[in-house]
Amino acid sequence: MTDPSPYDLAQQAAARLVELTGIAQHDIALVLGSGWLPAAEMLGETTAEIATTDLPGFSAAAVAGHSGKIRSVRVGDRQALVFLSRTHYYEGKGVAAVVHGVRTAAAAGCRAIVLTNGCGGLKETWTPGTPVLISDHINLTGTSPIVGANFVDLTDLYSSRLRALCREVDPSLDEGVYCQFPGPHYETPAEIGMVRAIGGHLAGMSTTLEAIAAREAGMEILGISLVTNLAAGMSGEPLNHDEVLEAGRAAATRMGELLTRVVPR
Ligand SMILES: Nc1nc2[nH]c(I)nc2c(=O)[nH]1
Repeated sequence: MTDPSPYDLAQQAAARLVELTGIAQHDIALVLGSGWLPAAEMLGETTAEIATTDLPGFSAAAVAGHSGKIRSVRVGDRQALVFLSRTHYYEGKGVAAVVHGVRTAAAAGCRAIVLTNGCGGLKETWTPGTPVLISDHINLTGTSPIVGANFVDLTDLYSSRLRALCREVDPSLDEGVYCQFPGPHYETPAEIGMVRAIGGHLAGMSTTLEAIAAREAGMEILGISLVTNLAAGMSGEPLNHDEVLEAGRAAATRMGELLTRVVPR
């Protein structure tokens, strides 16, 4: 008996999700990254909450501060599937595990996904707690969630329509190109210099592989980064993860309001 393909495993997870939540179809998915958890509380009424490990193909959350849970939340007239944790590439569980949540969301009916993350910012004006819309990405992981001769187009990967919607809600939102490093170590100052040289503005350890899988599944994608720290070498201070979580908590209200006003539209 061979293992199910990642796509079959996502179908199995989506079927189990229906059984556990009683919700036949979800409309939009949200993946909450570092610092975004407090925003989840503002989204709307939780219809159901399950542990990721209750679904086929998910393993226990490995990052402190992330609860390994998935919520079904009523946001306006939409049913949102909210992932309160994600699998990071640096956990070494393989790319299929990193994008399993995205594929499960697509199999559950979601036609759009909001990918959020915490990251380092390369602009001095982006103080910790600044949200930045992702306009495009540079995938520095050297890999892809797609296997085989499936040449998926990534033009307008981070939907310009959804970015325009966000700016209607909050005209002050800036945009930037997001670079995913494999991690888990942070970048050296020289690597941040490389990011700048290749046109990147944000440095993180998630999101790009998930976005590729979401496009492969035909979903519309909105990416929002929460700058939790100036990227390595810009502040002269070492990076530490506690700062990161604190900046996220401080920005939670603004993030929650943004998501609450964008998701139903
Ligand atoms: N690669 C990278 N990932 C991050 N995640 C967070 I939160 N901050 C950073 C950062 O400065 N660099």
